[in-house]
Amino acid sequence: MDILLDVCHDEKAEVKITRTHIKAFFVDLFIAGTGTSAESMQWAIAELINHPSVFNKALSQQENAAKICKINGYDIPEKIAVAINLYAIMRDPDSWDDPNEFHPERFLVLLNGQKKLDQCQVEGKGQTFNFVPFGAGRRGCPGTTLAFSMIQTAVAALVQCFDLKVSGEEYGTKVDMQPGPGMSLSMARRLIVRPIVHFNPFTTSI
Ligand code: HEM
Repeated sequence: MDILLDVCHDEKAEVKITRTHIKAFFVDLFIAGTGTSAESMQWAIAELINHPSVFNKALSQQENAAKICKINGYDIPEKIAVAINLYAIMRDPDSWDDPNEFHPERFLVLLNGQKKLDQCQVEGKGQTFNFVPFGAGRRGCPGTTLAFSMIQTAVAALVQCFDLKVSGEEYGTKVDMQPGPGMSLSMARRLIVRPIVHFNPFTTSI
């Protein structure tokens, strides 16, 4: 937020991001995210009240899901948390060519779930379960779409605006790619970069 406001104070800036823009953005989020969900829930509950057999079916499905089950030959007891090794799935050479190499083309999928290039190794509709960074199913990550929009926009903006060099002699010229401990795959060493501006959208008229 400070960065955005600082930009506004720069006399050279031609694109002004004001408090009104920021307030409008948050109002958008609240209106888009709250009224819509509340109204959808009201309609769904109204239909369930009017259709008791559907209500009871939904209830019995929830109760069945909380019982002992068998997955892939393994008995899963009631109330047991099951953790899937997503890292191993997404580095499995049976699913991926050169799983440890950086080939971003392998993720190019069109919005309709079609592969974009021959090199693409993701099926797109999430049915083959070889690409599962957000988990899957009922308890899959609800932030998937937001995360994709946020991360793709931020990374694209960084590439558009900066040459990024590794800072600090101890790293040499390559970034140390060792993963650190923990559930969410942090980097073992903090990423410290020296950004060199090659495009400043705030000095360009749009
Ligand atoms: C790169 C970004 C992200 C990754 C890789 C990620 C990954 C995951 C994974 C693997 C799970 C467990 C899914 C499962 O058990 O099958 C999860 C759950 C969850 N994530 Fe994310 N996530 C990301 C971003 C977000 C964001 C932006 C939000 C919210 C705005 C979010 C909210 C949640 C919540 C609430 C759960 C728990 C869902 C449940 O237990 O029912 N995540 N996430």
